[in-house]
Amino acid sequence: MIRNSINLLTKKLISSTSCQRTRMRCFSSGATNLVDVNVNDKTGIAVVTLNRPPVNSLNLELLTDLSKTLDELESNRSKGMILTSSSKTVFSAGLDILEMYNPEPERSKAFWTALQDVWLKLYGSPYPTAAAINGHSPAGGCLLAICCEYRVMVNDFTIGLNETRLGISAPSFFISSFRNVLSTREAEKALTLGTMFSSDEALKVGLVDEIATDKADSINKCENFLLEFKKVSSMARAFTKQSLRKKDLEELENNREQDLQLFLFAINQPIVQKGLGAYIQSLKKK
Ligand SMILES: CC/C=C\CC/C=C/CC(=O)SCCNC(=O)CCNC(=O)[C@H](O)C(C)(C)COP(=O)(O)OP(=O)(O)OC[C@H]1O[C@@H](n2cnc3c(N)ncnc32)[C@H](O)[C@@H]1OP(=O)(O)O
Repeated sequence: MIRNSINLLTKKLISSTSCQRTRMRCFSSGATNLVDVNVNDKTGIAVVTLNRPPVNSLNLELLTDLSKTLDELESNRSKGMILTSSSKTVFSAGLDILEMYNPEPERSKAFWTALQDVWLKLYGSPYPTAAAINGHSPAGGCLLAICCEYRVMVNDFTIGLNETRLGISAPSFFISSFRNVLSTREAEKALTLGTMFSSDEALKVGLVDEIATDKADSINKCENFLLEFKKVSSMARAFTKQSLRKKDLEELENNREQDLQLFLFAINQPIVQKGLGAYIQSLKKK
């Protein structure tokens, strides 16, 4: 992927007392400010925080902000990124179900295209990435985490690709990134059952790399992982990662339109709409 995004980072630098105290540069992602970014001056590592209360469900605006942030990190040759959430209990609730319920054609297209963009940029990023999973992480939330190269999960939450429980199949790029982390056997079992793993189960199966006691601990552990790359040529590192992920990336890059049409077709099926409607009601009744 060749991207020539302009360097917006420096334009967006804002100073704040807390940022100065901790030697951080802070900026937000764009017009809607649903993603906060703190770059540690000493290490160059950016902590990217999803900030769309209450559950960081991924709607068009949040995906667009995240996509812009990923462009900025790449054009600034970021030393590394830690993805986390501003919520105390949810990393991300996955795709915003309201984007798929009673869909409006143009918005649905823009929504899915933004999701594809985020996946391509995050899964294929040249800089190293880690997820500090400080809350529940179902479906699209899990997708963001598995795009990263390392996952540290706070205890007592759940993670997984639970799409089949919603009566839908996980899209092919969800499946390929899941298979990049789990064995084909484990991925098939979990995907078909729609398994949501507890933090301990996720560690056991290899879906996450470490368990943390709280958010700060998860960020520290992610940082330790990213700092290991100080000893490695960033070009050799990026090339190796992108070579390993090349087939998956090309699969989506070469079939974006087909993948979009499949999504539009699927969400416009009456049976899918009925299922999503029932699911929304079940969430509201909780
Ligand atoms: C060809 C392929 C076609 C289609 C592919 C589609 C792929 C889809 C992938 C996805 O990501 S689908 C989304 C799947 N997500 C979920 O199943 C998660 C659902 N949410 C939860 O399980 C829980 O909300 C939570 C564990 C994340 C958090 O629980 P809690 O802290 O108790 O919060 P509440 O459940 O009370 O939720 C607060 C508020 O937020 C609304 N909400 C929750 N999740 C979503 C969501 N994904 N999208 C939109 N809105 C969501 C929930 O309804 C509540 O709304 P109120 O109005 O009642 O406040």
